[in-house]
Amino acid sequence: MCSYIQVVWGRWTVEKKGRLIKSSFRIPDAYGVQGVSIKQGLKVQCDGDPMALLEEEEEEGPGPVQIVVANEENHEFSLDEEALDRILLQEHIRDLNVVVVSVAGAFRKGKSFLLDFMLRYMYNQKSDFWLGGNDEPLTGFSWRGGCERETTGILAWSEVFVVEKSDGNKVAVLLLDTQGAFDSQSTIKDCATLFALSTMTSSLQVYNLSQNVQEDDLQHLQLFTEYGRLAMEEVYLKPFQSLMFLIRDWSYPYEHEYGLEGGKTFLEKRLQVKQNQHEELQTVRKHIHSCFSNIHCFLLPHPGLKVAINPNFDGRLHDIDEDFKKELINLVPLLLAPDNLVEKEISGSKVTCRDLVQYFKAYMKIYQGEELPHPKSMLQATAEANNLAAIAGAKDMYHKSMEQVCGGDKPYTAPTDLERRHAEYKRDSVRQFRSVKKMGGEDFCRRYQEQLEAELDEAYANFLKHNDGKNIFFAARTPATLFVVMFAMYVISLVTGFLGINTVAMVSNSIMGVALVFLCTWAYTKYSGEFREVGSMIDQMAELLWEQRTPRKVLSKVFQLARSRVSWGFVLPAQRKRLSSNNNVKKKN
Ligand SMILES: Nc1nc2c(ncn2[C@@H]2O[C@H](COP(=O)(O)OP(=O)(O)OP(=O)(O)O)[C@@H](O)[C@H]2O)c(=O)[nH]1
Ligand SMILES: [Mg+2]
Repeated sequence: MCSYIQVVWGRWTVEKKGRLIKSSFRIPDAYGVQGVSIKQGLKVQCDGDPMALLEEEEEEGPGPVQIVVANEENHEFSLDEEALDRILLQEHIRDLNVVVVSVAGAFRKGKSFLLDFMLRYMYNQKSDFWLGGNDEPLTGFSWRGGCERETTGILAWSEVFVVEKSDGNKVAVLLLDTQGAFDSQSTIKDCATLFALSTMTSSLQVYNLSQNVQEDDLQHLQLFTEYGRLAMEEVYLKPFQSLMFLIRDWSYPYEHEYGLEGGKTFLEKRLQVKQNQHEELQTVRKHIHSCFSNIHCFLLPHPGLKVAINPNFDGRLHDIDEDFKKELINLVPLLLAPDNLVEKEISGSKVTCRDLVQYFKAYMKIYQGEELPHPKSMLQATAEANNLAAIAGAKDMYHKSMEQVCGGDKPYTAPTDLERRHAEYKRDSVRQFRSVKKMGGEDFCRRYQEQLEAELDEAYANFLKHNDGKNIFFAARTPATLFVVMFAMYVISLVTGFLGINTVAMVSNSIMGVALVFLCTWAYTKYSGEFREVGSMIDQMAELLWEQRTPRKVLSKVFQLARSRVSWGFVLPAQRKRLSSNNNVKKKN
């Protein structure tokens, strides 16, 4: 069998019977050709099946590693901590300051494709021909044609590159590929979470856009970065570092030339805050400026039709337009040349690979928790806002009407009357809610109507309590109960004392004493407004007794007694005399 491994542009390729079957960045140990310097065109013949040998060594070679895993069913993300540790805690890099370059944006716009050129640069930085050979397929982060999404979650390149800057400092460079936003399977929250996570952890975020910067691109950037800012505990000045707007398929070089310069003039115009601009447009722009320390823009030409529509295109340079390649040669070093690398900083201090692991874990925990609000689609957020505003208006109307009936300065109202008014005003309030024009449709509206009805019932319960408080008999419930208890205990202690059951008499006396203390304490709390908890505790106890009906029964008996002339006379003999003399007068008459 005639098999070869060959070095092409710094990468080993495996050919079998003249056909390329595998391309890898590191020569597998199994070939036993370690130590051979990577030299263009070097070809080593090997015996046996090279594919089998490669598979044996597959684990060893660098490649994309899923660090944030997306769960499609429940729309949750999890961090593969083991994978992250394996990448960032390698001995030779873990204490180096880290540079994190991430590419994010809408799905199917060539993000992974671009990252693969970045990988070529990182592996062949010293060569002027880092872009690669004309016939070499593009490998690295998985990319492909077609309309369905490819990348999910967040992937990191397993090899962290050590780069020495011109001042002699060494930094570790990590490349991140992110799931494209706005695919048909992700919610806005999913997109916001991934974008925010990659922006928070990267020192350079490449915002990959197609053809132009539209207002909705800016609005989404605002939403996603705000979601990121929310999750960061302390934010000093600007929460994020560098942002590069990368406009793919730029078609207006006659207005703004390709590259960084054209991008600068274009972006200045797009992000300009003008006096006469609508507040909404100003807010978006101000927000973006306030989030990033550096903002740049690069205009990249279209790579040609073969790249865009040929299903067999595998990334070979000879299929890509010259203009695109020319600008790519300018773009990638701009992002990754040693002296252009921006070290990751959080809260003003530089972050090492080891620190980054901790930040990743902490941020992920926040997004997995429930404390952050859920970002919504524009329609959903607007519909919610509409409905909530309508609820607020309707509730306000209800409150004002009820205040007229039983507000703070109004006297006690009969509960039946209050209930009737509540029903009437609730009906009016719901009618008003329904009459306001709202987005979201009938089902959405009904949910909010139910919420309104529940809130009105709750408000009614409060009005009712407030109204009850104005009833002096209601207010006198606690002292009345305590009086009854004291009275009952007094009688029991008298009777049992008389009968010689001294223990019971003593217990009754003690209870009477406690009731008296409670009564005095209650009176003090009501008068002074201090120790309100103690006062309400006594109220609750009295309420409990009252609910047992014993004091009520005793009180009603006392009132009955008071009303009955015979009993009244029996209790107060002096009066009986007067009453009987009156009777005598009547009889005489
Ligand atoms: N029009 C155009 N197509 C490009 C460009 N760069 C790459 N492509 C093509 O876009 C398609 C998608 O490329 P990917 O790199 O997989 O895109 P992606 O943004 O990573 O896609 P997801 O992972 O699904 O989010 C491929 O067919 C590429 O050939 C570009 O600058 N312009
Ligand atoms: Mg991709």
